[in-house]
Amino acid sequence: MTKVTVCGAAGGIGQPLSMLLKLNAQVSQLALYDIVNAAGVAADLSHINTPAQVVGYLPKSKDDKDTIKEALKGSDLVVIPAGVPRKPGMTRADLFNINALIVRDLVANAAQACPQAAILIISNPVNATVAIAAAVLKKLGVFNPRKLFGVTTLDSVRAETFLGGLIGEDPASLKGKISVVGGHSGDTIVPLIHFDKTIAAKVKALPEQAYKDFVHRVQFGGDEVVKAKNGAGSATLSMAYAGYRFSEYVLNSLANKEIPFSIPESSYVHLLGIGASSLSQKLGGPEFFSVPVILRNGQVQSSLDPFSLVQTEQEKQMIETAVKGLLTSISQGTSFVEGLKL
Ligand SMILES: NC(=O)c1ccc[n+]([C@@H]2O[C@H](COP(=O)([O-])OP(=O)(O)OC[C@H]3O[C@@H](n4cnc5c(N)ncnc54)[C@H](O)[C@@H]3O)[C@@H](O)[C@H]2O)c1
Ligand SMILES: O=C(O)C[C@H](O)C(=O)O
Repeated sequence: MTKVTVCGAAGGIGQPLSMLLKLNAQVSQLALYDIVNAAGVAADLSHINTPAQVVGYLPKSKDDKDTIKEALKGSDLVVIPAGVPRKPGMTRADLFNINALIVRDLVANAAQACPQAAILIISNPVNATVAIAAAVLKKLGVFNPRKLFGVTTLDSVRAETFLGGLIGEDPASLKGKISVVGGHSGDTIVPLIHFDKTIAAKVKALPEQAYKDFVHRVQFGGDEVVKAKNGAGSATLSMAYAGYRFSEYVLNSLANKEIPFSIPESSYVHLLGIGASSLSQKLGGPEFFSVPVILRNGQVQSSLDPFSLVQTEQEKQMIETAVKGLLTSISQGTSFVEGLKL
């Protein structure tokens, strides 16, 4: 019996992500929470002929705190794509003021209703909202760092797609062969691809500019979608796929399924709390960093040191640059919660 709750389930990401979760036969209860249209999405998905019982949860008033708790009660996995997306001209950091409060409230409710759940944060700016979630859970005395994940999978999905196109490989075959570490915004996103000898040889054969353009495209792929949607939001369908891919990884680990890849999925996690404090020190102190994580029973069992995947001076320098940006976002997230009454 596995219960999954999606917070923000009626949104651009929430709807297709909820559908993918409904298709997973391991899910027995799917709770869909949103401040709009949750009942409609739930009724629609409930007609799909898979085992999950789907229930929609819509707050009865602005101050209703019971409905969200009901949606979260007993959940094993909570996925949070609630919040506002970017419009052209905005950075992810510009979303902080609105999304910080949304994430704070949802995570505070999860802390009370399902303190044992794995929590996946999709809402941007991920580099800061995960720090908010951690600070809230700490304040409420239920922080298990091994169960808090910033979802950075879309960066891996993009890296696989863009590199596959460039070197003439099926992008799906690159899953687990390249890694994206750091954070989820511009130059905090660091694709590491040279550790696989076959890929490294193919990349070496490309003009240098092609590799530079690839890195830039992975780091700023989100902007491409924001621009193309022209005011109608940011990536939703590719994000739903990516969010599901990471959710499935957590669900598989809950069912003790083997990881079929040599390099597992990366996630933005609390380094000190997952037993990687020496990595944090080596990086120059960031509390959070996206690294490949090995999951067991819905939580981080261990992680890979990204330096073990670094093969070029350029990749090393990208990591250093990422750390600078992350330190600022992490402290913004943490100080937002300090002094707040929860
Ligand atoms: N991590 C990533 O890689 C990644 C990728 C794409 C988008 N995002 C982020 O995901 C978020 C959602 O994007 P979207 O395109 O789905 O936006 P959207 O506006 O289409 O959907 C957001 C949904 O959240 C709901 N919501 C707002 N406040 C809520 C609350 N307090 N409780 C529950 N639900 C609430 C809204 O009603 C809406 O249905 C944005 O912050 C976006 O930047 C992250
Ligand atoms: O770009 C955005 O704002 C959404 C998301 O973070 C993305 O990478 O597509």
